Amino acid sequence: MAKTGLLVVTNPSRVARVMPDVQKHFLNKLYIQYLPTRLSRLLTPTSSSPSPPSPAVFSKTVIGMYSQTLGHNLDVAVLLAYLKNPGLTTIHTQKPIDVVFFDQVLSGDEMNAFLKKCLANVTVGCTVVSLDNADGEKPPEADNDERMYDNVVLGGTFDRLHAGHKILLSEAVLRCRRKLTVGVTDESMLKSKCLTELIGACHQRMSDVLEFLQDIDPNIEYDVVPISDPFGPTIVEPSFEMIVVSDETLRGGLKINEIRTEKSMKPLVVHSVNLLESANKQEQEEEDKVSSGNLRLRVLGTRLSKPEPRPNLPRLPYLIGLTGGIASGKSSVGRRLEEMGAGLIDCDSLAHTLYKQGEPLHGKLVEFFGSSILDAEGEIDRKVLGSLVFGDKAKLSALNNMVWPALWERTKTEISKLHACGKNIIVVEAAVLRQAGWEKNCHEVWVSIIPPAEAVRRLKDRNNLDEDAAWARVSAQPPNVEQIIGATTVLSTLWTYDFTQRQVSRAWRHLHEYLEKEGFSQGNKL
Ligand SMILES: CC(=O)SCCNC(=O)CCNC(=O)[C@H](O)C(C)(C)COP(=O)(O)OP(=O)(O)OC[C@H]1O[C@@H](n2cnc3c(N)ncnc32)[C@H](O)[C@@H]1OP(=O)(O)O
Repeated sequence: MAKTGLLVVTNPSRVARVMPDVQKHFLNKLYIQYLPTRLSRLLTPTSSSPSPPSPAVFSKTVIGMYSQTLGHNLDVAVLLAYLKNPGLTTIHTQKPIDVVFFDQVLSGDEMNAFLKKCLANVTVGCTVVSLDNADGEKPPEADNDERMYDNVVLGGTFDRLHAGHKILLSEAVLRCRRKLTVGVTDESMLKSKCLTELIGACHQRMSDVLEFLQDIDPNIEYDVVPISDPFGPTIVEPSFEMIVVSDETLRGGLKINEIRTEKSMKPLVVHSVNLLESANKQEQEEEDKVSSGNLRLRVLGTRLSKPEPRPNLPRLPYLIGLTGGIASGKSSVGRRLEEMGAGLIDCDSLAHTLYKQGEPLHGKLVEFFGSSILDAEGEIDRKVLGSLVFGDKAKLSALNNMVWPALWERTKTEISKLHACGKNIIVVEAAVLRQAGWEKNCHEVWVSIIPPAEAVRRLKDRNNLDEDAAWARVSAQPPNVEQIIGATTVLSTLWTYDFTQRQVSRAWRHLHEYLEKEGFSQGNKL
């Protein structure tokens, strides 16, 4: 069951030290509340509080705490409301807290008093844990820039909200007094991003951003809006005062100011935040910084969703429909799966056998397309047939209607043969599996994707097509975003051969775990 924890920290440099103990509690969300020596004050609030420092001084502390949680696979939110309003006596969280950790040795009475008096949202039976604080290290230096602004703005894609995003958003919240506007890039701005098809829907990313902001400080006004150009509302809204950018988007911030100046609007104060370095690169293909691109890479070869039940199919052989756009590398994925023990049916090659002289389809195709599709030996010349159908929807559809039913019958025969030879997992590799409606004939679908520009490059090399012809072939196919709908596993052959092999091995391992868990093997070797 999902569990939420709260770590109450008095020395922010010790977060990394206590994380292994926190991890033992199998949390999936961790709030962190930094209390600069004020635990006793929260318990016995006094009317006079010393004049609080500007929240901006906590900037480095907050960044430091996020970096210390990297690599722990936890959804972390460092709470800022109390740092911004030291007069508050209660800590509010959106999710109820199941376990509270203190980075100091406290008595049971002290911890329970804190739980009762200071936390607004705890579960029944919430536990308290006092962690050994060992010796303290020096807290990070305070930030010099203490200014705050009524209206702050920032923008980004915010896919799979990670520590880098959270730092950027926290930096904005720490400096914002009244209203924070966040522009979230809509689908039209994502085309050039790595594995763009795996980026979450804009409305989902907007809601994740808002949920995080309301978690860390529910006391300011948030306006989270979709943007379809790099500037969003920054070049039209006069009330904005500060923009928060990362090292990478600094140039964009400066460009915004150029435009504002041209329009006689007050330029924004540009606050730039350093990118966070990745603490645990899992693949050499990953970037050195913490990035959502890295997180998307890690998704390749994992199980994205549970397959839909297929009561129409016997449990074994377990059929995987392997599909993907033209030149997306399905065949190399299929071959690797075969090496690892799967049965493999290459439907494209199987289709070609149905075109041979003597097969019923041979005559049907000649009757429909004419004898110009025949070569000197009377065999169907696929290149000629391809040139007739690709680019002519009606003809392609006629070909498909003639080929697919016969091809599925032949595929079923091949499935039976492979099963009889002991293959309990069989991969049905078919370029247009979905268009043929064959996903219903398979227990699950895996998709291989590459960016369209890479498909064009490969087609020019592999099929000797010119640029226009290659684009025509690629554009005629459904886009990757459509291909991956409902797929349990997505793979990409965009990188090295080795990386593809690692993805396929991972997918094969996860598939076996799933099949064992769901009882598919029933004593049979998978
Ligand atoms: C349901 C299935 O997916 S079965 C497998 C796909 N085959 C079919 O649908 C049968 C109809 N197609 C054919 O017979 C052949 O593609 C022909 C005769 C039109 C052309 O033959 P060839 O020039 O040898 O091309 P080839 O078969 O290698 O196909 C080239 C690309 O066209 C695409 N393609 C193949 N069939 C189709 C189709 N019916 N509709 C749209 N695109 C198709 C594939 O993406 C393939 O690229 P890939 O191998 O990288 O995936």
